[in-house]
This record gives sequence, C-alpha cells and structure tokens, in this order.
Amino acid sequence: MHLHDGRVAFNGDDIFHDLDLTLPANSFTCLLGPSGVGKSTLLRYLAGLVDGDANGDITCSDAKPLSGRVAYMAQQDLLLPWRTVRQNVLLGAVLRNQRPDLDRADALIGDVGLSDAAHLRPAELSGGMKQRAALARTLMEDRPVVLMDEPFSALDPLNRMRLQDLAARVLRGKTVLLVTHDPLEALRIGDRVHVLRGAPATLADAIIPDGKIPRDVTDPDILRHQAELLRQLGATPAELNRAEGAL
Ligand SMILES: Nc1ncnc2c1ncn2[C@@H]1O[C@H](COP(=O)(O)OP(=O)(O)OP(=O)(O)O)[C@@H](O)[C@H]1O
Repeated sequence: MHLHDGRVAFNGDDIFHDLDLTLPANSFTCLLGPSGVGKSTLLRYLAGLVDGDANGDITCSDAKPLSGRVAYMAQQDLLLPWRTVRQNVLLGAVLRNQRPDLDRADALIGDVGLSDAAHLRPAELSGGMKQRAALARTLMEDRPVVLMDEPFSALDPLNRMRLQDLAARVLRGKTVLLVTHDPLEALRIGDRVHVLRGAPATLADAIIPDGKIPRDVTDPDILRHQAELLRQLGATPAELNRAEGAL
C-alpha cells in the first residue's frame, strides 16, 4: 500500500503534507513519534476516518480499492458497552450479516487470556483487559490491512510481550501499521520502523532490523537501532548515554 502526497489539516494547520509512506505487502511496519506529532491522525487518515481537511492518493499494490479491507484498532478500545467480550469479538461478522466463526473467536479470546472473562461487559473489565478484548476483535476481522494505535499500551510487561508475539503470529502475511511509543517494541516485532517528527510532520527513512521476529531486544544490533531511533526522536547525547546505562 502506498500513500502519496498525504495531507491532513485541522483548523487550517497542516499536521503533515506531501507525506509519502509505503507499507509493503505482507509486512509489519511500526510508527514511532513524539506525542502530538500526528501518528493517530496518519492512521485514521489511512483508515478513512479523519474528520479534518484531508487529501492525497492511497493505492494498493493489487490495484484494488482499500475500502472494506482495513481493520482499525483505535487508541480507545471502542468496545460496545452493552455487549460481552465474546459478543464484541464477534461484532464485525454480526454487522456484516455473516455467520461468525465461533471457534476462531473463542481461540482468540483464549490467546489474549480472556476465556474466563468472555461473558463480562466492558464496564466489568480492567483497562488492560479491555485492550486485550479490542485486540482479539481486531485479529478476528482477518482483513488484509491492519492499522493499530498503541494496541499494547495498557498492558503489564509480560502480557505486552505475549500479545506482541500473538499479533506478530496472527498478522503474518498481512500489511500492518502499528503505532507505538516504545522503540524496543517496534524493533522486537517490526519488519520496518519509521519515526514521524516535526511540524508539519515528516517521516524518516525506515530502519529495517535483521533477524527473526520476535527479536531479542538485548541483541547489540537492536540496541544500536534503538539508539538511532531515540536520536531521531530527539534524544540529546546525554539522554542517549543515560538510556544505554539503563539497559
Ligand atoms: N479532530 C481533531 N481536531 C482538531 N485537532 C486535532 C484533531 N485530531 C487531532 N488533532 C490535533 O492533531 C495533532 C496530532 O494529534 P495525534 O492524535 O495524531 O497525535 P499523536 O502523535 O497520535 O499523539 P499521541 O502520541 O499523544 O497519541 C495534535 O495537535 C492534535 O491536537
């Protein structure tokens, strides 16, 4: 999928313009950037959900239109409060009047560790449980393009690692763009990692780490990439030294 000359403005201010981004088919791209730079806006723009002044060309390598082929997981979980976890996971199929694949739904609910909570409604869940339910719903959609906005941000470190692995496994073969604030998360599961920075925002060239996913984040090459990402994110030499010392 290729975005050419993308532009979004709110109230006359460009968040980005002339933005080009290629998401190669069958690959997992991660997007980092300082808070407020426009990462969610870019994701929402690609999902066709931006409510500002937006233009640009989005083309797919198979020349088919993008509409109807995108699964989008927002920063807010957007679970329907009156439906249980299981009913939320099945929502897409129900809305499309399709027979839902109950076994797949239950397997995914199990994979995200919510089998015992499948009958609960969102108000009865913790923030991390809601995020896991939203992830299961996104993975259930089985769309060729998957856009996820900080999907693991509310999780404890162990669940975060488990669900990174799950997402990397279930989404293999799809075109994925994942927004995160964590350079090591991006380097653990991303085929390509971009930093969005500045105002209007621009994209730095992708970092393409070697090695099989999920990668070992103690690997010296990964730590070298982390330092480069922190530098692109605006870390000073002293902050880079401190980050290295903390590892
Ligand atoms: N609907 C909107 N109307 C007006 N301004 C908006 C709207 N949505 C986003 N913005 C502005 O666009 C800018 C980028 O916001 P965005 O949410 O894309 O940033 P982000 O990089 O995802 O931030 P974070 O990492 O904190 O989630 C911000 O200045 C925000 O205030």
